[in-house]
Amino acid sequence: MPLVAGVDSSTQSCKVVIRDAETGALARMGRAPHPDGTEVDPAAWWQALRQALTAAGGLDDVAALAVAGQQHGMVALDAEGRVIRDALLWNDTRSAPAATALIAEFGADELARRTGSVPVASFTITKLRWLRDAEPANAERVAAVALPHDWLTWRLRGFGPADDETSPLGPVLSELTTDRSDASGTGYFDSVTGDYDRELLVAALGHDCILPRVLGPAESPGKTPSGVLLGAGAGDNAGAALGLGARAGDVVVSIGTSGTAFAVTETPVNDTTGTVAGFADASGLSLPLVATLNAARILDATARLLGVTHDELGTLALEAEPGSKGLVLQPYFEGERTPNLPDATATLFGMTLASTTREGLARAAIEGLLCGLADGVAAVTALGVQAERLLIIGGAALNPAVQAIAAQVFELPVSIPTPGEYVADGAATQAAWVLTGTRPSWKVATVATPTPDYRPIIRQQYAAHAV
Ligand SMILES: Nc1ncnc2c1ncn2[C@@H]1O[C@H](COP(=O)(O)OP(=O)(O)O)[C@@H](O)[C@H]1O
Ligand SMILES: O=C(CO)[C@@H](O)[C@H](O)COP(=O)(O)O
Repeated sequence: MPLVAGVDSSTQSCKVVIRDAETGALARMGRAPHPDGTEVDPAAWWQALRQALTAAGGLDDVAALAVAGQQHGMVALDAEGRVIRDALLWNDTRSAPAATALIAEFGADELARRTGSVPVASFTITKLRWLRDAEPANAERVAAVALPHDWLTWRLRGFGPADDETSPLGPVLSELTTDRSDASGTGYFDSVTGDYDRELLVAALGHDCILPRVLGPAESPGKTPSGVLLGAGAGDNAGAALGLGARAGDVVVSIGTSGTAFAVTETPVNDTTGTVAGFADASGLSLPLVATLNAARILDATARLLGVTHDELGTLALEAEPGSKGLVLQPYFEGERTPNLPDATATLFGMTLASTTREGLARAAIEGLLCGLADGVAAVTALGVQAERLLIIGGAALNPAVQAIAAQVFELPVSIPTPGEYVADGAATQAAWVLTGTRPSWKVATVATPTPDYRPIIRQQYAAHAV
């Protein structure tokens, strides 16, 4: 059977999976790192994608490919198809005042009604407003705005600046494409009507510009110059939902650079408080989602501080008792998005001689991480979303202590799917879908279902320090 490739161009790295289009069997994988920082030259993503494809054995025997990627990043292009400035990523909070200004101008209810979400600093629209105000000369040059997966798909088709040898087809901006899921994170797209809201775009950027054409789930933007058929691609969380085959009753928690809690629903949500974003999924449905800025890196920072590996951090954490003897980490290392506290910093509460131990700190880090996500799950289910089990994915889900403590923090039964790259798998699913005309239903195995062990003390202590 033909092979298909899926790409996850995420915050920290680019991952490629190559699978059999019919069975979904994994043939090969590749990966390459992305630079650190909350603003990145998209050229680094293009280079990492090409490196990861090479590491995965290349595309010579691959029939179709799709790219999923980190949401919201602002890729501003000039009329010659050049990137105007480094892309501002979803976790760059400098546009928080722009979010406040847009909400003051239009009203939170009106923005939620028109776009499904009330924007925070992560959303592309706020980054465009920041550009207009902070770098007016750059804003004036903007001829098109794309998201990371849109831009990479365009580059794969052979488009790009005229003087770049990897873009033989040149700077044809009207050939930019996106999909509903990623467009729904811009803040100027209505996923119910499928239309861009140009009034909001102009209010943010100061003028109209080319936006990528929005493709349906099984629509192709075209081929690579060597003839590989391309899928529409997706935002990474929608990609993960597709890769997992998430169905009614599933709530997915992803613990990567970002923390997210989301579900696939038939009906769109409309949360005027701004806690739950009313995103679209990659199959034609909706994807209500809560995101935190702080997730796996909470554990990276704590492990670094304690001078241990991730596994050792987990072992230490399981040696402390639930609730860490009152030690609570409010883990807002990078500010926070949910709750919306872009300038917050992390704080450790409840330090006593008894609680201030290496074991307690390791556990408090995992408990703080999971409590933020439990609040996210609660916000999604409070909107009436059906929740029967939690699927936990992402880099930190690999940690046995995260799995065990999740069963103490979440009230829902927890399932850990086989460790894998579910965002890239979702993109590979899109590639198979566009190739065969039928959405594949590849099997996803579960490796762990930790015994439910709910300990209310953990969330009670965390809630007591809520800002
Ligand atoms: N065993 C582990 N325990 C805890 N964290 C881990 C473990 N393995 C990887 N990670 C963390 O997971 C993160 C990467 O997760 P990933 O889902 O690939 O992120 P992203 O897709 O956002 O780039 C890194 O911060 C990494 O340190
Ligand atoms: O901002 C969001 C969702 O709204 C993040 O989920 C980004 O999409 C980044 O994803 P990762 O790189 O952490 O997977």
